[in-house]
Amino acid sequence: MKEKNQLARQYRILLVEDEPTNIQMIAGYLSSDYILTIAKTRKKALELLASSPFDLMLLDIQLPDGNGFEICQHVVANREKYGNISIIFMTSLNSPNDEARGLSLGGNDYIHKPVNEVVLRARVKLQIQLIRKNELLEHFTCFDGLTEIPNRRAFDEQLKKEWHRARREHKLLSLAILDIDYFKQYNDLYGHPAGDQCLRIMAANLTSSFVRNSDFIARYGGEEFAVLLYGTDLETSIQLMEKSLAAFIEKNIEHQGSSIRSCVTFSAGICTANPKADSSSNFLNTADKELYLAKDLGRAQICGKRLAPLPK
Ligand SMILES: Nc1nc2c(ncn2[C@@H]2O[C@H](COP(=O)(O)OP(=O)(O)OP(=O)(O)O)[C@@H](O)[C@H]2O)c(=O)[nH]1
Repeated sequence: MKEKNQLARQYRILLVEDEPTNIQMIAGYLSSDYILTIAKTRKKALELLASSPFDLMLLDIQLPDGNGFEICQHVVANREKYGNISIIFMTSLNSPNDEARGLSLGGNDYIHKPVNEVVLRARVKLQIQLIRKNELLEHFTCFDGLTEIPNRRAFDEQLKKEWHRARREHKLLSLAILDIDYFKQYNDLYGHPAGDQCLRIMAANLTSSFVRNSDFIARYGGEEFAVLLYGTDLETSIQLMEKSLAAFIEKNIEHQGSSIRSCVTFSAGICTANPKADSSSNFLNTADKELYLAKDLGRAQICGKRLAPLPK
């Protein structure tokens, strides 16, 4: 899933070409618009592809140590290693059969040499536009439009991923489910736009409270949020959430409809599990139950429960 600030980014092209004059010419056509990296051999191309992310590969077919068709086939068969890179063949093998072969192996396009600047720029631009549209689509399906944090769908995916990762790596996983207190009254009293603004502040507060790369914050439902904390025990999770609640209360968002304070607060339920010894549905249900307990105990507080511990 892409972060918001990755939506406006520079695109990276790997040029696989051994002929110096072609390299110079193509670099002249493309390097002002894209980040261009050059590989003169099959070996170098595969090394670069495995070690850094590229969006597009411009692939010559006749290379000193290999063949572009075979590189394309290998990359397409090993997407988990090489990523979802687009491939444009760029070759002097100009027969329809060669072109058909390149496209049927998974190439996205096929450009004939000698390369024409206008044709090359247009074909590259088309592939990059497709990549960009896919990124935007992914962004809009995974991010909540109001708060600009990941949505429920993204959370479900992340939970699945982190649950399996924690099983593999023998780590704890903590989940907090949060709910704004008396939010119906807040909407009724201050209006829906003010309610929306309150949700945005809540999301921003969580984003500044949980700053580790592995921390994952999502809008879980209407006025509910979820935080996944990888490799974090219950005590630490509760401490972090208490700090986050204190920071939120400090924002002092007036709430005359709250029976417990004159500002907006939230309640949270936390569950910590050892995914090797538990089920993710029990994990979710327990966090939910803890949230209801926090509500029952008076709101503006955090309750938590540990499921199976890590083995000693
Ligand atoms: N402004 C706004 N309100 C929302 C949104 N999504 C859900 N809500 C409101 O959130 C409120 C949730 O109300 P309840 O589930 O009764 O919970 P509550 O009033 O917070 O009560 P407690 O959780 O028991 O403290 C409802 O009034 C929903 O309309 C949203 O996107 N924007």
